[in-house]
Amino acid sequence: MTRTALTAGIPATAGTSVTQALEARGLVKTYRTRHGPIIANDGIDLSIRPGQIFGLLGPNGAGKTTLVRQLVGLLRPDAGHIALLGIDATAHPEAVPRIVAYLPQQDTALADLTVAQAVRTTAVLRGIPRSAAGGEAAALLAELGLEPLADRRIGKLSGGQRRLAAVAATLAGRRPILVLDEPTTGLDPTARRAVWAAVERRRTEAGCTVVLVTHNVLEAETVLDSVAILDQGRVIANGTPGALKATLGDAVRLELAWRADPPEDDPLIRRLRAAAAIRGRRWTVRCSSEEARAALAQLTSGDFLDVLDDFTLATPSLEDVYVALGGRDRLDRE
Ligand SMILES: Nc1ncnc2c1ncn2[C@@H]1O[C@H](COP(=O)(O)OP(=O)(O)OP(=O)(O)O)[C@@H](O)[C@H]1O
Repeated sequence: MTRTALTAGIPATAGTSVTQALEARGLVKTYRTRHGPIIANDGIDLSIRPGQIFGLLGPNGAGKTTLVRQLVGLLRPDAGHIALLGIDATAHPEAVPRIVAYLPQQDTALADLTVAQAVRTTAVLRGIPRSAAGGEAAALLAELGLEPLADRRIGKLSGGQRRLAAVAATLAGRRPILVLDEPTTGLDPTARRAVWAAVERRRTEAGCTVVLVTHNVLEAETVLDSVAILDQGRVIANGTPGALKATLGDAVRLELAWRADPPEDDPLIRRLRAAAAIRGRRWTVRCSSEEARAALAQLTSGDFLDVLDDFTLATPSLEDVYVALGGRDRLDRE
């Protein structure tokens, strides 16, 4: 990726190659609170290549938003360095808005504008000539299925509609790096698909790099080239979804749904219960494929059919990687 005219005049970091769209080294961020310090980021290193869709995955409070707020220049790291397209963003925070478009988790800034005005105004603020901004806004609204809402005030829209309008505004003005904090939360399936298609198009047609914060592991697996899993302020795994899942060998996930309580004194049930993550009548057991097959053979042989409602056997997901690494079983699989 080449540096654009947007960043001309700002010195690149010494020795930092523009082969990375984004590099973070040793990022530390601590919040001082009345109850003591909270180390939200505890020495984070990341390298994201141009054109990658890179995911940050982790449970509530893992430090994802703190990290991205530093990456987009809204929060100053206590220690560490960030380079965006080879530019030292820690030393030159003023350059960041010209490189990055950021979709925060909550965005109320545009509430008084109509959807079309918000997208058009953002495009103009990002340097698109007024004569072209209307056309760009119209194209974005069409791309995201927002045309019927073009003249509605954002503050009066439903949560999902507002989120989609905020995505449209983020995409206006064509920044080379997009940082999206849970872009599809609250969106219906059609809108979700439109967002992912738009993100993918920015990558393939404009070479954009995308940093995506998400809780949704299923969605993440389908769109991400690479992922970092955060837990308690640290990166506990980093790689392609396939490579991370391959570290689990022949592990599988067995999901059992019980219609009624299974017999407690049965040795198989005792073993499964000890290994399971239990949510009401749903048990999730992570084990070898051989153990899962043996358990299923017994469970479906007759004795348990009165109490077993349903089962699924699945190959590992990113959530399984996360759990295997010691993370809590709290990611979203909806
Ligand atoms: N302004 C703040 N003041 C004090 N503590 C904060 C502040 N913002 C975040 N924290 C704390 O820092 C930690 C990391 O929070 P952060 O919002 O970065 O996590 P997250 O991974 O984005 O979580 P979520 O998935 O819930 O959005 C948490 O323990 C949180 O309570």
